[in-house]
This record gives sequence, structure tokens and C-alpha cells, in this order.
Amino acid sequence: MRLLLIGGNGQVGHELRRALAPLGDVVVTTRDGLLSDRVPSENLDLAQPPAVADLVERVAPDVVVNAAAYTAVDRAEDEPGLAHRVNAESPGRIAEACKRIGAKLVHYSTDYVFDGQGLRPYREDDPTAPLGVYGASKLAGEESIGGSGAQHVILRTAWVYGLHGSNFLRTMLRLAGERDELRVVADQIGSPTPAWLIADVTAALLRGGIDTSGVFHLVAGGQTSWHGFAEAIMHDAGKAGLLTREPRVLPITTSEFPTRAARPAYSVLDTARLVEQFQLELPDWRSALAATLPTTAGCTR
Ligand SMILES: NC(=O)C1=CN([C@@H]2O[C@H](COP(=O)(O)OP(=O)(O)OC[C@H]3O[C@@H](n4cnc5c(N)ncnc54)[C@H](OP(=O)(O)O)[C@@H]3O)[C@@H](O)[C@H]2O)C=CC1
Ligand SMILES: Cc1cn([C@H]2C[C@H](O)[C@@H](COP(=O)(O)OP(=O)(O)O[C@H]3O[C@@H](C)C(=O)[C@@H](O)[C@H]3O)O2)c(=O)[nH]c1=O
Repeated sequence: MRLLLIGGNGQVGHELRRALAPLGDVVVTTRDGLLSDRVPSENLDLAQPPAVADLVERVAPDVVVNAAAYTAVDRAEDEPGLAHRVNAESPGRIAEACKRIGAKLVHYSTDYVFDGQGLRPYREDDPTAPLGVYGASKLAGEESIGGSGAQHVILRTAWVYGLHGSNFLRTMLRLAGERDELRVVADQIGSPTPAWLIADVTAALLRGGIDTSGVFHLVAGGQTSWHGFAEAIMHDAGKAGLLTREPRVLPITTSEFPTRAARPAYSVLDTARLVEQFQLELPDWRSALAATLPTTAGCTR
């Protein structure tokens, strides 16, 4: 199988390089033509939508996996045009190119397409109503892919973290080294999901063969708040010997932590469609976190 992985330096892209390698010949793109380990890659800037189709058609893959995105939730409020080009227009162009050459497309979207007013885990067909520019741009990306006619799987995931890249886990570990007390919102509920799980599920889907199109929710099981997640990070990181001291983690309300973009209060995703369609088992968020952190005996991931 010939694969084109767009965005090899992000947290999901980094894990996809590992997970997709056994599936065949993988061509990787980054924004500046260089992978994080300094290995050269193809160069692709999704802020320039016209360049996208040329690359897809030149590489002529069987499958395109698009892990690149504009993910700066607060900054997106001030850069809506750029967020839209990267998260909506370019994915639409990728999908159109896939349709032309008969390639399948795997793409990722977000829980931030919902407004967070739901009372039970969101299903794929529940009404969307993004609260901010990032969520709106990702929703527009889903729609342009959906309308392209390309065979596609869009995996909506949430609260992604890992040991690589920029994410909440790494922010908490950094702050733990700097402060005696962390203040973290306890009234936003979701499902922390490690990047390795997203990559492993993507590889499993491709290994089994994708003969469907649509949106599927992919998150680790269970739910917590950002505060609950931070407490679990401190607990597990402390046990793994990663902390020189364990700060107190104080629960606060969203109004006590003002941010440029509003976030959904509740964005747990129902994964039944994915699990049933592809016969998968997903770990709960707590054991997935424990499996992500290095152990004193060495790194588990
Ligand atoms: N992070 C999260 O919590 C969540 C993420 N998702 C979705 O999952 C997918 C993967 O996200 P994740 O790995 O966390 O994201 P990251 O922010 O870790 O990585 C995004 C990657 O996209 C690249 N990128 C950004 N702008 C451009 C551009 N103009 N042209 C080319 N590449 C660009 C970045 O490049 P560079 O390295 O050069 O900056 C980076 O490598 C995305 O679709 C995201 O929307 C969904 C839910 C939650
Ligand atoms: C750093 C920090 C954040 N927070 C709050 C702010 C926010 O409400 C929440 C999460 O913070 P972050 O800004 O790190 O996370 P955020 O960028 O909102 O994360 C989102 O990223 C995008 C890409 C997604 O698609 C989402 O699923 C989600 O993972 O925690 C605190 O309460 N205390 C803190 O010290």
C-alpha cells in the first residue's frame, strides 16, 4: 500500500509515522520539509490550498492520512482566514484530489464542533454548533470532505495528548516544575485521548480495509474534567518519578480561567459506531494515560 501522511510533525502525525510504517510505503509531508528528527520530508503548506492537489496527484497514494491542522484554539479567534484555509479549504482540495485518483482519505476532526450543552455522549449525527473559530473551521473541513465524493473516514477525537508536541499533559508537567499550585477548570467535561491510540486505530482501520465513508467518534472511554485529568497526570507522573515535587491541583470554574475562545462544557463522544463498524476495543482514559507515561522501568510508549 502507498500512503501519503500529511503533517508528520504533529502529535498524532508523529505517532502515525510509527503506526503506518508496517503498512507499506509512506510518503510524509511537513510544513517546512523537515521531520522533527531532521530527516527530510515532502514540503506542504496547507495555508496555500492550490499547492495541495498537485502534491497528492504527484505522490499518487492509495490512501491519504491528513494529520495536519491549525490547532491553536485561542489564536484562531484572531486568524479565522488562516484557520479556514488550513482546516477547511485545503482538506476539501485534498479530498477532491483523492476522488480524482481513487485514493481513500482519513482525516481527523474535533469534539469542539459541538456547543457542549448535551446531556449524554454526543453521537455522530447530533447537531453541531461550534463555539469558536477553530471548531467552525474543522466543521467546514468535515463538510467539504463529505461533499467531495471521495471515499473518506473522518475520525472525530478530543483532548489529545502525548509525550511529543504541544498538549495539556506536557503543559501540566511543565507547570508542575514551576509552581506549588495549579488551578484547573473542573466544569468542562471530556475524554482525554492519547495520540498513540488515534494512530493505532487508524492503522487497524487501514489494515482491515475501509469500505465505508463517514464520520466516526474516536476517544478513550469514560470521562473527566480538565481538573480530573490534571490530578491523574500528577498522580501517575509522581509514581513514574517524573516530578521533583507534586503541586496541589485546585479545581476552578471556567469563569475563573478566562480564555479568548469559549470551550464546550461537555463534549464526551459516543464511540459505538466506530467500535461496532470496525470491531474495536478502546481503553478507558485512565488506563490509556498510565500506558502513555514512561515507567521507572523505561518508556511504555
Ligand atoms: N490536539 C487536540 O487536542 C485535538 C486534535 N484534533 C485533531 O487531530 C488532528 C491532529 O492534531 P494534533 O496532532 O493534536 O495537532 P498538532 O497541533 O500537534 O499538530 C498539527 C500539525 O499540523 C501542522 N500544520 C499546522 N499548520 C500547517 C500548515 N499551514 N501547513 C501544513 N501543516 C500545518 C503543524 O505543523 P508544525 O509542526 O510545522 O507546526 C503540526 O505538525 C487535527 O486534525 C486536530 O484538529 C481533534 C481533537 C483534539
Ligand atoms: C494551562 C491551563 C489550562 N486550563 C484550562 C483552559 C481550557 O479550558 C482547558 C484546556 O486547555 P488547553 O488550552 O490546553 O486545551 P485546548 O487547546 O482547549 O484543547 C483542545 O485542543 C483542540 C485542538 C481540540 O480539538 C480539543 O479537543 C481540545 O483538546 O484547561 C486551566 O484551567 N488551567 C491551566 O493551567
